[in-house]
Amino acid sequence: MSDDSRPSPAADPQASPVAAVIPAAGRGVRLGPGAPKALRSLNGTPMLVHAVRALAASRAVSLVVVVAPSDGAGEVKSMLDAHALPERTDVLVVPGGGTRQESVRLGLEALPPGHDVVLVHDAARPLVPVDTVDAVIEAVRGGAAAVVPALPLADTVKQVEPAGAPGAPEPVVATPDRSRLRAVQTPQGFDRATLVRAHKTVTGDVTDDASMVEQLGERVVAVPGHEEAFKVTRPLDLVLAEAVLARRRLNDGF
Ligand SMILES: Nc1ccn([C@@H]2O[C@H](COP(=O)(O)OP(=O)(O)OP(=O)(O)O)[C@@H](O)[C@H]2O)c(=O)n1
Ligand SMILES: C[C@](O)(CO)[C@H](O)COP(=O)(O)O
Repeated sequence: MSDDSRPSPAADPQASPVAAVIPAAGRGVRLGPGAPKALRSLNGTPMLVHAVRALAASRAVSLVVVVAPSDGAGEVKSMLDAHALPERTDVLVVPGGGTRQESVRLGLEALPPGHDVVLVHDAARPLVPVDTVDAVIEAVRGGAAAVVPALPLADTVKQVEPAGAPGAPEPVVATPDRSRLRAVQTPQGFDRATLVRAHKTVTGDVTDDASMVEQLGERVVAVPGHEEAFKVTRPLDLVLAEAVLARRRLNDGF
């Protein structure tokens, strides 16, 4: 449960309430065999519950639309109903699509009127701190059409060309200036009309929603992300996520 006593800079009663779309319909192929990724347990609680709680911890977020696997929306709704969530946050569950992009579009289509700021947040990033969520919201409310949380890189990045044969070394063709690169996370925040327009007009494969807004020619800005907002993608990430939860329990004294 979030700490509702915590004042949230994003909880401006005069500002438009914020809705969040949480794409949670992926299968988690890179995670290996098992339940769909969003339903995998982190210290006994499904990853998706952690993600919903992380966004609902922001006092500005009044609605969360969870985009579930198309054959499991009922199971996801029952699972969420069985877990404590902040009472001030409404949660809807809708079936997702074959790609992340399609799932987000389906989540957007389920939004009722009245939320001018929309967050899109991966269920696979269950531990994002509320300060990061609020920073994204504040930047959208400050006038940005699209906002991404992002971190500087800790590794050198190389651009490669496809290898000559499977398993062969890949020729390195460039080393971009790392200081100008960022690892982009979620929640990404948007002016709702801009995001809806992007999903209505932009085609082609993209890996995040901000890329679609860029293709509209709109400005996207980056705010500081957080290392705990990492994406659970491979098996080791589950270990890291549970370690982060354990550290939080120690820091919170229980
Ligand atoms: N058809 C899809 C594919 C992905 N997602 C969601 O998009 C987020 C980021 O995607 P990713 O980490 O790639 O999740 P998966 O697609 O499940 O992972 P994989 O590619 O390993 O199968 C996840 O919360 C995932 O549930 C979704 O809602 N619908
Ligand atoms: C949206 C995202 O989390 C931003 O970094 C990322 O692009 C999702 O990638 P995935 O391959 O769909 O997990």
